[in-house]
Amino acid sequence: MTDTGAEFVVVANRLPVDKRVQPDGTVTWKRAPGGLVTALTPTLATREAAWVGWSGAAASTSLDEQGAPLDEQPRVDGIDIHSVPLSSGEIADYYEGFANSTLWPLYHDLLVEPVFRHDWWDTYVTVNRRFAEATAASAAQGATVWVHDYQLQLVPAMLRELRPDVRIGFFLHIPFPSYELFTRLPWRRELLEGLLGADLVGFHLPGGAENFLTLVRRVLDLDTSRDPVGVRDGLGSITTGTRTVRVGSFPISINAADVADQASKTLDRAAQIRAELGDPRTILLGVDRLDYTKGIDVRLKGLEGLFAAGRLDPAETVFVQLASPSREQVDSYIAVRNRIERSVSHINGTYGTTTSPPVRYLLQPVPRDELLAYFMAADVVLVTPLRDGMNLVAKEYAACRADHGGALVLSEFTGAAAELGEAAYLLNPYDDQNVMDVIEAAVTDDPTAKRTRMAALHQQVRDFDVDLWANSFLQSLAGAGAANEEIA
Ligand SMILES: Nc1ncnc2c1ncn2[C@@H]1O[C@H](COP(=O)(O)OP(=O)(O)O)[C@@H](O)[C@H]1O
Ligand SMILES: O=P(O)(O)OC[C@H]1O[C@H](O[C@H]2O[C@H](CO)[C@@H](O)[C@H](O)[C@H]2O)[C@H](O)[C@@H](O)[C@@H]1O
Repeated sequence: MTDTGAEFVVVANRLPVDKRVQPDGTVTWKRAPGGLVTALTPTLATREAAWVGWSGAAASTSLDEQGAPLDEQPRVDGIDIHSVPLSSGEIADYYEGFANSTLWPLYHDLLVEPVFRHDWWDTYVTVNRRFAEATAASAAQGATVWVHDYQLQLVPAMLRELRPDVRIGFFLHIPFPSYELFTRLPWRRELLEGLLGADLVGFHLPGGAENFLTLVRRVLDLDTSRDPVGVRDGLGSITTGTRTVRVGSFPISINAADVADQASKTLDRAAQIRAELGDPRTILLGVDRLDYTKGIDVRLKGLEGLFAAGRLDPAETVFVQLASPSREQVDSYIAVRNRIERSVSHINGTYGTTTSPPVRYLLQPVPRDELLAYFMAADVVLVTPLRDGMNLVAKEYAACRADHGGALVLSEFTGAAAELGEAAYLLNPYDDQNVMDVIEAAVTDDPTAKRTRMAALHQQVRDFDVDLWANSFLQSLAGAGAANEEIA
């Protein structure tokens, strides 16, 4: 780290690097490929940058040969990494507990019952303070700090208290709920006040921004703008003391040109995948973290209905579900995994043969090149969440298909539907008839109509890529920060 600190600091629950501890205690850090780090790479490359986050593992008590704690502040690819240590108890109460058993289900429309526990909240406060302190220590005078997501909603106010000189942006990657849902939280005031420490609070969609403005007005009794919030434009505002907090919509995206380029190099592997799957007439594909929000069971039920009704032939159809394990200690995740695995087994037992099961299910993260080859092999990709902040899988598939092949089935309840809804095969995951009709249409529609749709999807993700997301947020933050500094 530099003596003076970094000019640009990203604060996120996850670090963009993987820590490996060898049997002899040696520690190595390697860049982890992830959406956020890819999104921010150009910005990180142009400034003295730091990233504050958690390694994903319980804090190590390992010591080096001199008995000192192992280095948790490496510099990786030009970024100063500040690893915030969490004990196993904190992981249980802050990450699995408050973040993923309270906030996650509440913000995703109560798909499972949120659990409200005061001891989890206390740990959430403690961990947010630790992140804020690590950030305060790593930022240069007047730095720009970008805090990410629901795990860290208290950090903006805590950081402003410690470092009034820095510009603070906050971006929420998941949906932001309505007044009726949010106000169930016993800590609703504290969470809103935490976010108001930022100069700019960003959401994927205008609806999330407008929910936030309504909540601040009604719960905290502050003055807010009332005009509709636009996309990357037409910010809302909140007056709090002497500062104005700006509120906006910034739909995240991907590096579409890069994805298209990488995908174009996987065509041989895509053909091989098709052959390995028995050269079926139709390959359907799902790619998700194994999460109950993603509607994996919705698409399995739709597929089973189509087989049962004779509308799709299981002998000519293969559905590949690539699932990546997630939050495996949390009960609702254990339950959805069991439901999905029962359903896969039921469909294969009923509609398959010993040599050609219609569903192929993998519960492992797949290497990037392999994933892109699957996208190139797929005739239809099924993105059927019951609720999703954005869904980058939909955008990755559209970016891959520069050849305008394939078709995207997309749930109305994803953030991505706001941009891709016109050209995708849009469905309501709560309507089982509609799920079957839309999957069938995506399989059987006229090829020319499908190509027209995919051409529009591909162009959309090329035109609105991740640089636009990062640049538009950071420009709005610079404006919001400068306006507040003038008043101060
Ligand atoms: N089984 C898998 N193997 C490898 N990568 C995966 C797998 N499942 C999902 N991913 C990747 O993880 C990311 C998921 O992002 P997104 O769809 O926005 O949902 P979320 O962030 O909620 O998991 C995408 O980049 C996707 O390609
Ligand atoms: O860190 P994990 O608990 O393993 O979870 C992975 C990430 O999941 C969530 O992703 C969200 O962000 C995506 C990009 O903006 C968006 O497309 C998707 O709809 C969201 O679900 C979570 O918000 C991240 O904090 C997690 O790291």
